[in-house]
Amino acid sequence: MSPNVVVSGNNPNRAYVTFLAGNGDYVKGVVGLAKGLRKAKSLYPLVVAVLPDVPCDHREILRFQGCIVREIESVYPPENQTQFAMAYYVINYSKLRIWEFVEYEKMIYLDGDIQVMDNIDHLFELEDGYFYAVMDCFCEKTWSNSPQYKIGYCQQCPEKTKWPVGMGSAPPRYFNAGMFVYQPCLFTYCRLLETLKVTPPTSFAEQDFLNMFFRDIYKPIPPTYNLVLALLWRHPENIDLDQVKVVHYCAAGSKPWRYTGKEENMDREDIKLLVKKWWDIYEDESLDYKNNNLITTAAIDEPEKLGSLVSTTLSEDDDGVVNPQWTAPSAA
Ligand SMILES: O=c1ccn([C@@H]2O[C@H](COP(=O)(O)OP(=O)(O)O)[C@@H](O)[C@H]2O)c(=O)[nH]1
Ligand SMILES: OC[C@H]1O[C@H](O[C@@H]2[C@@H](O)[C@H](O)[C@@H](O)[C@H](O)[C@@H]2O)[C@H](O)[C@@H](O)[C@H]1O
Ligand SMILES: [Mn+2]
Repeated sequence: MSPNVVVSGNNPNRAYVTFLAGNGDYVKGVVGLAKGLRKAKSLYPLVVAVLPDVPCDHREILRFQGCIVREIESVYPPENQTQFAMAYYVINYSKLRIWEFVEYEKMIYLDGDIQVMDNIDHLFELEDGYFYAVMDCFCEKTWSNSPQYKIGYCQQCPEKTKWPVGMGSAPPRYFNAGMFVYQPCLFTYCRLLETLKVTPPTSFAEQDFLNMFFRDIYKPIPPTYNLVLALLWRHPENIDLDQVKVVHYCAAGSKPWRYTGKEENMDREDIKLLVKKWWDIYEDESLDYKNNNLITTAAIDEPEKLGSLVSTTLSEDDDGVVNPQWTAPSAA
């Protein structure tokens, strides 16, 4: 390999993946995500799993932004039981198809309403055999039907309102399914679909299902990697906005491409800042695929060194939260 040839990733079997359904405006979210990953100088491509109802022009827009577009079939929960899941979420069961993408040995799933503000490629180095994701928050009204909400218990502050002794053990750690590090696998994929057939839907649809399915191998990672916006007003003590690498625009009214600032908490200065950051990336033409080298600009003299571009060590704190510590490439 001549010294001035570079490669676009240090492992072709890794990729980011997101999910797109419908002919609406979520395609803007995915374009923003593709440009954000480019701005963060990620080494890996973005695969977009699209349902059949995603129109051709939207698929072309995504290909034009360098995305790998993969059509998937919808996944539905058991017949006639969808009324138990919030209707809005039922389409999210189709996310399960990404376990079939076995041409990749490891993938990072990101919702289309997520923006990557800093490089997170080092998460691909996390130990195999586990499911990594950020713990969710139970304090928003969307949780009002849950026992946690009724008690006022949240895993983000388990000491504030303790789980009542008379109600057995506290619920297991529960992750937000808008971002996770996982390994595609046909055996797991088949088990997921088989298990779904006998699992009645619940409020948070595939998020509840994935939490149940991966409960034994789930390892929490810090909210730096998936800032569920409600944490800003529910648990500000847990957040250092300057350290946040991934922002998840999941709070009601926070989708940047639909933002009006009228909903509750949407007039906060930090929300306005994060929405502006999303738009700055979305509107930055220098981040369009056509304006970027198809390959990274780092000259790699010794390709065998690619694997050591990023070395990640893991420290697990007393609460079992995995804190990826990574070192930037040493000067060659
Ligand atoms: O009309 C829709 C609704 C959802 N999604 C996809 O499904 C994900 C999960 O939905 P959403 O992020 O709205 O849920 P939230 O995280 O806000 O609960 C989105 O990020 C998109 O990737 C989509 O493509 N079209
Ligand atoms: O289908 C269930 C969805 O559940 C999750 O969203 C929820 C969750 O974060 C709650 O904690 C919030 O209160 C709520 O606003 C938000 O919609 C995932 O982000 C999404 O990808 C998807 O799995
Ligand atoms: Mn989301």
